[in-house]
Amino acid sequence: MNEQSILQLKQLTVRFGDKTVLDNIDIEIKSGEFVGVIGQNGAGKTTLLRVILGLLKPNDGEVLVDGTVTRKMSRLIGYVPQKIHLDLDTPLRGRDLVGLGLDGHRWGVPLPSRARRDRIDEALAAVDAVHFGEAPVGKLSGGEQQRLLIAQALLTNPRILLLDEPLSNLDIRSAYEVVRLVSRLSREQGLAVMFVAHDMNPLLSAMDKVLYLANGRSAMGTVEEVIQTPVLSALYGYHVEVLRIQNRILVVGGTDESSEMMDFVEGAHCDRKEATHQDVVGG
Ligand SMILES: Nc1ncnc2c1ncn2[C@@H]1O[C@H](COP(=O)(O)OP(=O)(O)OP(=O)(O)O)[C@@H](O)[C@H]1O
Repeated sequence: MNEQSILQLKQLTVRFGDKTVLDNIDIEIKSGEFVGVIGQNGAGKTTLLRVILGLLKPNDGEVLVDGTVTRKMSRLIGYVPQKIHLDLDTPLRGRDLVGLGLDGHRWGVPLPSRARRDRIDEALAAVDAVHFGEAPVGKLSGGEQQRLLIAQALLTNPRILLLDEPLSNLDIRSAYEVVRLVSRLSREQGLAVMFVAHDMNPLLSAMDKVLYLANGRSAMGTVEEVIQTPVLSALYGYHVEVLRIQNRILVVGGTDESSEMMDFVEGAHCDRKEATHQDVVGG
């Protein structure tokens, strides 16, 4: 795996009014690294992606992509949204949806039609979608549509892929397939990946690192390093208990009076070294 640094966030701070959503975040992601981004509603996951995409200017700090300060809609960054709404009778074929990645504002000069067709074919093949490239998009399953959106994001040959909850609305099997696909692309193309998900379970076997956001702060490390009682308690600012039962992790948080299930992590390996929160808490 190429160990080149693709994304660097340096002392990144974002405030909305008097609310600090991201507080002095420092993160580095390397080529071929798959990072799962988790955190409760409102933790700042989408805000983080918007800053990286150049759609939101941080109050402090900077974002470097491939060593240079990021600019809006950079070709180095591929973006996959949660989902798009497609009516059954949407007059687009699969390959037309993919092609929108070339027709937008990203490419100033249109590609010649042959080169354009080849590029779309290549992207369809990369996500195993050649066989439904001619099908009407509205009639494809959620998982198939998601694969087309990933192909669309690949058209500019990005160095990093940002995915904002692409598993929402997918059944569990399709969710695992999308994760496997992204993991393969990451390995084969040396793509850095930031994958936002509410449910960590489908990501567990694919993630090199997990980035946990809470209260404006972040922790990044392996699942075994980050999903730990001291780390999450430090992030949340109150006691959070991480329970390891057989091959599963249960994160329980709350006050003395109440306790609330926050996350349920299946299949994590619990036998690696435990890190203290000093090892991984950043920001
Ligand atoms: N443009 C904005 N103006 C004011 N507040 C904003 C703006 N965008 C986001 N926020 C606030 O910043 C916080 C983080 O929002 P963000 O959408 O990044 O969270 P999230 O982790 O993606 O949440 P979810 O899991 O619900 O999608 C929230 O409190 C939100 O209300």
